Amino acid sequence: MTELTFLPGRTALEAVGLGVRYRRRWALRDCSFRVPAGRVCALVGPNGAGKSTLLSVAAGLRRADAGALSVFDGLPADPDNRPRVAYLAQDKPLYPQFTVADTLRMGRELNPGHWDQARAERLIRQGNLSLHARVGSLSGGQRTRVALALAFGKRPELLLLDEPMGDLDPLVRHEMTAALMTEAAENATTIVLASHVLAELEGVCDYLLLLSGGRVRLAGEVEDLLATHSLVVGRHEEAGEPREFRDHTVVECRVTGRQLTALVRTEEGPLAGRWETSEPSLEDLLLAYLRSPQAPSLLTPSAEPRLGLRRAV
Ligand SMILES: Nc1ncnc2c1ncn2[C@@H]1O[C@H](COP(=O)(O)OP(=O)(O)OP(=O)(O)O)[C@@H](O)[C@H]1O
Repeated sequence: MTELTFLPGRTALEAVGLGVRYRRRWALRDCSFRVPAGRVCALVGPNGAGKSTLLSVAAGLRRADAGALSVFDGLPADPDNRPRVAYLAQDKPLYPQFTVADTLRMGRELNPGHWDQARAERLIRQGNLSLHARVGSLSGGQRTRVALALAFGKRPELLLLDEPMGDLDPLVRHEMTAALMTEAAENATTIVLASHVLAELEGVCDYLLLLSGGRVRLAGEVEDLLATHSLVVGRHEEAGEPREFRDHTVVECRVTGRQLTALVRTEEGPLAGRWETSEPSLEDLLLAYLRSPQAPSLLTPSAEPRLGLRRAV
């Protein structure tokens, strides 16, 4: 645990007007948000939303074409930041001819002074993998375990994971999720976890970044984002949107027969009338925003970028 980890208000990632384009097409456009240090942040969004692009900029592998993204208040490619950040890309590049032990040795040599062999080996042992096995002979899920062991062994302050669990069986996924949670709790590591598996995120992530079409739609503490929305159910008895909804921001409103289901923001106070309301699940919240591209974006106060970033641009 580093001395700085629990300083209040420390920032792991901060974007101001971030834009990234491939040729003429913008993959990220005008993205502004902040992820405080020590959070486990879910990075979600449909295919092509810009999640991998954002992670590659944060890992210092791509440059911003507009605005900026800072990592611990510095530039992502800053040599000071390199040892603090571990990035696990979707394709998890590993050398197939290396054994698991060779791979960990490479991790140790690339990370002098801050490599935790015991931590990396523990993850390997938990999967009953032999240190002498060749990486090329392992299954996709086993290779994922080796890649995660490399990332954990680095003892990063920021762990960037691009859909790391896609090829793991449910038991191993559960175990890896627990390992991630332990990592975050014991070492106050900030984790940004891109995933399409919403069930994998609920109860694991305490922070959320929802992207769609290269823009930020939601950012902030999961708990606060859920608490500022209501799932509304009731009988639909009048044409058009119910009049009680007029003073609220309606993210989504769907009518099936006589049944109305809506997701409504509650900053303006409780909803009047005969409606049954409850707090949405994370899945309800995400799906409603994804189905409603016109719904305004929402950032909780802790996700608003601070002025400090402008110095790093
Ligand atoms: N190397 C590239 N060359 C050209 N366009 C690219 C490249 N990489 C990504 N893009 C485009 O940038 C946009 C964002 O892609 P990105 O891979 O960041 O999305 P994603 O949210 O990670 O998607 P997925 O969930 O499918 O992995 C997409 O429109 C994609 O086609």
